[in-house]
Amino acid sequence: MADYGRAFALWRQAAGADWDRYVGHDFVRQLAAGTLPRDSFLYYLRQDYVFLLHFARAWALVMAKSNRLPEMRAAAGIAQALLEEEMPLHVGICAREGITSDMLAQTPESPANMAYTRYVLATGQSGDVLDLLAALAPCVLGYGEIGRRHAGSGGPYAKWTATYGGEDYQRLCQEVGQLIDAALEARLGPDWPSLPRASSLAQQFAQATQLEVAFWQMGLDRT
Ligand SMILES: Cc1ncc(C[n+]2csc(CCO)c2C)c(N)n1
Repeated sequence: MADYGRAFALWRQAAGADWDRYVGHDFVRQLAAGTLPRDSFLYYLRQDYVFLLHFARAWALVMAKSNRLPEMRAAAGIAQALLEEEMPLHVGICAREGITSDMLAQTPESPANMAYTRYVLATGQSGDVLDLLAALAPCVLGYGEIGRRHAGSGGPYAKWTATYGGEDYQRLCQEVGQLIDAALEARLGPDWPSLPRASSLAQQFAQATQLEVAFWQMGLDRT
């Protein structure tokens, strides 16, 4: 298991079978094996472009809600990287398949996509920075775990697994894990796992994990 910190280890365990359904989803297995239909991958990528737009907003909301400079810097950096690096990566792959950036921008949002992004944004609006980080963690760290598991896979999607299994992304996951642990300790103290609040945070992590499962299924079914 990937070591992305204490909160992740606790939340991941609490999410139980849902976590395994997320990181071991058929979409991921077929992606790693190279057998995923190209249309499913492209459907996923088009939805993911819209997804990333909302996730950049969510990280900007982390920055807006935070009163700690290291968190503000990290959140602003992730929002910036999403807009300037990850989204253009999707644009590049889609362009080679004849999907223009105009077409990408006009992608009608699927229900699973909408449910996930609005869940995270609403959790962030009504809650505090810890609620928001708990809802954001499965996205960042789940892809880290998937990347590590499948790094070195060949086939048409080798670049995808290499990106998330690669050193840079793994370092980001370590940093985000440390950021979450420090955020929790600064606000709730080192014994935070024994507080009543711990269960609602684990619940938010588990909810976002279920929405990741639905997102993979959307890609597979192209719905
Ligand atoms: C459905 C879905 N879930 C997770 C990711 C991965 N991801 C989303 S934002 C980000 C950077 C840091 O937040 C990463 C790695 C994705 N692309 N699509």
